[in-house]
Amino acid sequence: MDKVFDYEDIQLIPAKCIVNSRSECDTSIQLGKHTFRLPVVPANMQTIIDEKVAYYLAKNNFFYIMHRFEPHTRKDFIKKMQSEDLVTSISVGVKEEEYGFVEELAKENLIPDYVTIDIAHGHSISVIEMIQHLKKHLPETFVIAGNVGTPEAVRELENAGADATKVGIGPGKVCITKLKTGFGTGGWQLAAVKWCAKAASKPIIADGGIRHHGDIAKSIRFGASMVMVGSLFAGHEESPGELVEKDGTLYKEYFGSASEYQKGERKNVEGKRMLVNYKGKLEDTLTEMEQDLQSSISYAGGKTIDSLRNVDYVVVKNSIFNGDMF
Ligand SMILES: NC(=O)C1=CN([C@@H]2O[C@H](COP(=O)(O)OP(=O)(O)OC[C@H]3O[C@@H](n4cnc5c(N)ncnc54)[C@H](OP(=O)(O)O)[C@@H]3O)[C@@H](O)[C@H]2O)C=CC1
Ligand SMILES: Nc1nc2c(ncn2[C@@H]2O[C@H](COP(=O)(O)O)[C@@H](O)[C@H]2O)c(=O)[nH]1
Repeated sequence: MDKVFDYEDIQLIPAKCIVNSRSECDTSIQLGKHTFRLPVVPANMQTIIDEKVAYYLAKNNFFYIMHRFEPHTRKDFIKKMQSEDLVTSISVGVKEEEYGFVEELAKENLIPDYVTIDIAHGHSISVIEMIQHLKKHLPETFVIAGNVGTPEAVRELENAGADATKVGIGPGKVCITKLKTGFGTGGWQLAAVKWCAKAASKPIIADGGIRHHGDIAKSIRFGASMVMVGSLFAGHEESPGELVEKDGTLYKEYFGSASEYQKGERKNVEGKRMLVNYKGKLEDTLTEMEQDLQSSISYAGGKTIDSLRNVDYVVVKNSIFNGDMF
């Protein structure tokens, strides 16, 4: 494999600007049959998204993936969204009961636009079988499968029928997989995205490790169609995590989907809980993200997301902050 690197090791090289205002730059992206305002999706985690946030995102033409941790609410959720003609996007696991759930959706004609198979180790027989089950019973649904970290995994899931794969094993802010198991793409997530994207014939979603808005442009440069973001979306007024006050400062909780807080027990724990500074309204962060990405596109010398895909870059090993963190 090539030398590895991560987000903080890369700087993209500016090309001649062809717009008079950043507002001319179009950040929209097509995934499946729909076009969304940003190539960004909030993580399908219980402290990041709930039905209210999903509704807000869908209504405002952002992509969303509802989490799978309140399984019995999923059918009603699909019905509510469909009654308003909004995009429906849910998650499933791979346990036995999920097979029956998929069959029920088909029988009741509750066809989601997007289904994400949300598993820690996506390069597995269980995920391949679930992709095949989804494609058999819900052939019109766009299936996102993950998470993976190698080209072989991307190819196998695509061959099984996945319409997109999600790349990232262990780069997340509340992840402890790398510490507990010794495995993953933590510390070289961007290189893993590049490696996987070369093998992919369908879209890739880069998942985890996004710490700054500029990392979105970098992910796209290295082959992602979209990024999944957890910690940057935690801490908002609308975020479902509990609000905590400590010494007069407000925080919101953010915990891993494989943490004991999510699981309710200390078994196979691969996630932790942290407090994130309270950030105000989600709308403001989305606006800032959109503006920053418009700016990235202008530096790339284009007007659309695609202009980011071919820009030159340099590797500046861990030095781009010149000692300045913010
Ligand atoms: N992106 C990432 O780096 C990671 C994400 N997560 C998140 O945590 C949540 C829980 O994930 P997960 O534990 O997969 O989901 P589940 O708890 O739903 O487990 C799914 C099934 O896969 C089995 N399983 C889980 N991990 C492995 C493994 N390494 N090898 C073989 N079988 C396995 C489980 O059995 P059993 O439990 O008995 O082994 C269970 O039957 C998900 O939301 C996931 O996205 C978790 C870790 C890493
Ligand atoms: N290893 C673990 N990874 C997890 C867990 N819960 C979620 N995740 C992954 O993290 C990203 C979000 O990353 P961030 O850097 O943007 O905060 C999320 O989409 C999952 O893929 C977990 O418990 N353990």
